[in-house]
Amino acid sequence: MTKVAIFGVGLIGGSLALCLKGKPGLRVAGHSNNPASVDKYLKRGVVDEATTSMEEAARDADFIFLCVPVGCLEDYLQKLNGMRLKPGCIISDVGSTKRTVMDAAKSLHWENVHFIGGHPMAGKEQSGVEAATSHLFENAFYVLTPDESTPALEVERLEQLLAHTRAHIVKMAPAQHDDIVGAVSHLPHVIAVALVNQVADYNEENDLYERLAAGGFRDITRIASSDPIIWRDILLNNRSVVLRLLEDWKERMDGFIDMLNKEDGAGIESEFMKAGSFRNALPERRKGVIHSTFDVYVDVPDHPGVVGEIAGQLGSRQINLSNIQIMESRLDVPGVMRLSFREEEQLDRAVEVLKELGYSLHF
Ligand SMILES: NC(=O)c1ccc[n+]([C@@H]2O[C@H](COP(=O)([O-])OP(=O)(O)OC[C@H]3O[C@@H](n4cnc5c(N)ncnc54)[C@H](O)[C@@H]3O)[C@@H](O)[C@H]2O)c1
Ligand SMILES: O=C(O)C(=O)C[C@]1(C(=O)O)C=C[C@@H](O)C=C1
Repeated sequence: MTKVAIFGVGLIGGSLALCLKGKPGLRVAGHSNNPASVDKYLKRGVVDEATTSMEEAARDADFIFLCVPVGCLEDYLQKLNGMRLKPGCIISDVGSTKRTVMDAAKSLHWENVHFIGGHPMAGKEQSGVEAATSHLFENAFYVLTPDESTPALEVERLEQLLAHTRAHIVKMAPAQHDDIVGAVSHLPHVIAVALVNQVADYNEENDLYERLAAGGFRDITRIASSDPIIWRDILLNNRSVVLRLLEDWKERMDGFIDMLNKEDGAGIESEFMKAGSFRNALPERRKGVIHSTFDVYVDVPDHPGVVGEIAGQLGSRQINLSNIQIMESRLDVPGVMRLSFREEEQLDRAVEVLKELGYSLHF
């Protein structure tokens, strides 16, 4: 039996555990410092065994995944470094920044144990094991940042195990990871939080702000509800990159201020045109960029029966919907409904049916 130990069975650790548990030849052990969490992991059936003892979780493990906040990783590495681990053990992490953890791992001497940094580019704004799902990583990119000194065979062993997540593995240097993910994930979280707090402050004077906030506000701010501790650690660990990106952001905002002061309509148009053509051409757009579902947007007359009608039409043809979301729900205007499917083939069949029924679709 291959033993996989997961330290921190929250959203990401729990999702990883669900991908691996029950697979032939695999046994999954969970660790938490908190006895109540250990009980919860067992009660929810996310792991085969769970303990509050780091030694017990790590003992005989072939793979160890650190799924705790980024700020805890160095401490966990130091503790594991002081333990007798199984020869050949691979330690990995799922942290959203890679440079600091790779540096910490490199600064320690490991005896026949390999550290390979990892980061699945999938997640959500919810946290905790309650939010974990077995399909979170499906179709997402999963970054590995192996050190040059790590034998290729060990990286392959990790890749083979991660194949259970159905994610696409991509390898890169830690600094490159932090630069890119800083721009596509860390900066957007800062912007979302600043924007929500700006509106929250205005709303204290006049609650019409919250009442009028609609699709635009919701779409750009979902991630502002993300976990404060997780994000504190991410931003502090990618501080220099995020600072550089924020300086650039300030200049871009100054550009908008300038265009508005000069009433430069052509300049504004050209910013929207550039953004639209980049975003519309994103290759994975149909999968929601990094989401594990395959989505289609349907224009629907906004009447109560339409959800049932569409679900019924798809259900009668054995097309499995994984989620339905009404994007606009104002009276007297057409609404937009997002239908999500776990498999592309199901989406393709749904598209065919909905087109036949005369619905207008967008991807
Ligand atoms: N949330 C995302 O979308 C996302 C996506 C990819 C990677 N990550 C990374 O995954 C890791 C886990 O994030 P998550 O979203 O699963 O968070 P989470 O809050 O759902 O889970 C964190 C886990 O770590 C434990 N934990 C929290 N603080 C701890 C501490 N001080 N000491 C020991 N254990 C502690 C919690 O009990 C929990 O089991 C983070 O490093 C994060 O950067 C998050
Ligand atoms: O979808 C979300 O809610 C996420 O925040 C996921 C997201 C991202 O920014 O894309 C967040 C942090 C990760 O490290 C990877 C993915």
